Amino acid sequence: MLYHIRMDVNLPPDLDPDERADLLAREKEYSQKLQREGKWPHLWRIAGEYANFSVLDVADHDELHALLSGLPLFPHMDIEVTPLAAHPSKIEG
Ligand SMILES: O=C(O)C[C@H]1C=CC(=O)O1
Repeated sequence: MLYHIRMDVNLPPDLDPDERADLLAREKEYSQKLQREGKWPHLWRIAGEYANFSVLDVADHDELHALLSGLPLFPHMDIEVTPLAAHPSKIEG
């Protein structure tokens, strides 16, 4: 199943710089592993914002929830999920 996700990142301004660097490194590693596994086929920065649009490809709502709640940045994000269904006018390819 495909899901369109918007993630807005809100890191505390007073976060310790070493903790921030560690958090971002772990987030990058986590997201790149999921990209390599084909579960995160699209990851786009929203221009001008600390936010992204993503498409995730997972089995069901439960896998989606597990994947999102495992994000190292999860406690610092607002996440909006839109489930995607097939469009009848879409051509093949
Ligand atoms: O920077 C972000 O948009 C948040 C997050 C999503 C993937 C990743 O590596 O960081």
